[in-house]
Amino acid sequence: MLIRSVRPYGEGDPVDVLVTDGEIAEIGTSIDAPDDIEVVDGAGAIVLPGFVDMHTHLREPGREDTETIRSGSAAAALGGYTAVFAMANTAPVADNSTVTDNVWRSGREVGLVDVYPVGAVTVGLEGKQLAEMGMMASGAAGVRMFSDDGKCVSDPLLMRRALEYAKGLGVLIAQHAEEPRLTVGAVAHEGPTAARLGLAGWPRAAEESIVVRDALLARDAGARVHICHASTEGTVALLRWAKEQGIAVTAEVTPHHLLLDDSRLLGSGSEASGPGLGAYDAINKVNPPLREERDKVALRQALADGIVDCVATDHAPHAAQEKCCEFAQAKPGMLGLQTALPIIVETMVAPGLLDWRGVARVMSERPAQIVGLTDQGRPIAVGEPANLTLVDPETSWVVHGRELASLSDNTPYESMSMPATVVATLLRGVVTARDGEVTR
Ligand SMILES: NC(=O)N[C@@H](CC(=O)O)C(=O)O
Ligand SMILES: [Zn+2]
Ligand SMILES: [Zn+2]
Repeated sequence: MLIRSVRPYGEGDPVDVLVTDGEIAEIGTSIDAPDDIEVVDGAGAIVLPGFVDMHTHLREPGREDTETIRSGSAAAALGGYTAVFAMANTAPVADNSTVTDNVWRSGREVGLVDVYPVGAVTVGLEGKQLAEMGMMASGAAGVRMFSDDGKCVSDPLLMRRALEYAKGLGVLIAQHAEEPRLTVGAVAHEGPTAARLGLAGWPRAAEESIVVRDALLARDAGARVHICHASTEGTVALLRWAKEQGIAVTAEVTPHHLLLDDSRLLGSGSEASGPGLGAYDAINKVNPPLREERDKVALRQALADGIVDCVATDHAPHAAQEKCCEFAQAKPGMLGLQTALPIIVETMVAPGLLDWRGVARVMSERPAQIVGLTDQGRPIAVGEPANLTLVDPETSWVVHGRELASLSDNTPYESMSMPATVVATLLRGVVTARDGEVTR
């Protein structure tokens, strides 16, 4: 394939990029198109390394009514992703190599994105006994990241052991930081909004106490730890402190925690709410909860500064009946794969907090480094694997849940206009998505 007049990282004059045998073969001006090669007009477009999502829920096995490896892979390719990490909170739980190897194989068969299964840290996500991490790491999937996401590994001794084992195996532990004793019955961020609505509050300290605890455990074990979906100003301060101490802690932030806050729970009366939203709409329910303005501001700055390393979607599909019900009963989570890039453009690029090179860093390079993928997040240069995303920064589009590739519709951005469009995604030189359609 020959991509004409595209700007790598949105920098400099447009160039042609020739892709052959899965690699970038040539970058230059007016490259002669070899016979029979597909030519894509990239005029006005930016080319970035394909995005890597460290945090996706694909719901297969167990809840194929809400998402499958196929439908989730399609959403990923359309969102510009070339690799996703599928969380372990499936049914059965991905706590053994039979499940993780099956997820990996299914992902390969679909072939739209590299699907890397995340293994559970504890058997059945029960937080009682360590799972066979070594077995999963040495299986066909070569599991490199472990998490009980959805639940916190709250027992400090068990977490310490997990970090020690992970260090020996050379794998990463990702923590859903939520001290469960502080979130009993909690459904919304603890603050004025939850108080006004009479919703049980999820305090910032529930997250922050685990972040600092795990940083200290990682320090003592000489291990790495990754913090999932960082959501508070205090977490940012603790991450900064831990990094200053030389502790090997990394963190991700979700697009929804950068864009939304708990004023959404008040419904259409509030400025931040989308059109037609009522109060107590569980479309806004997520773990950790949408916080406050000052948390959003701190998270954006932290992502710009590198204190928060990367963006991860926490794409969490749920069936309509699990979201369209009483707030307290509804499942937490929202779709994210197809709206991630536009939200980063809106919250980070538009205000000048990140340039396109920075977008490549937080959506591709850093996540690939953190999980140790050697073929993703690579420079756009001759000889590199052609895992690429073509972005049109000028065209906007309107989100409609029913038009997204996910089998579920639970997007909080219904009817919102999004800046920037993914024009095409290439996985090892093969086009996986183009002009809003997947190719296989
Ligand atoms: N984020 C969520 O609100 N939900 C996730 C679990 C999780 O990421 O903690 C899910 O699996 O639905
Ligand atoms: Zn989580
Ligand atoms: Zn999650």
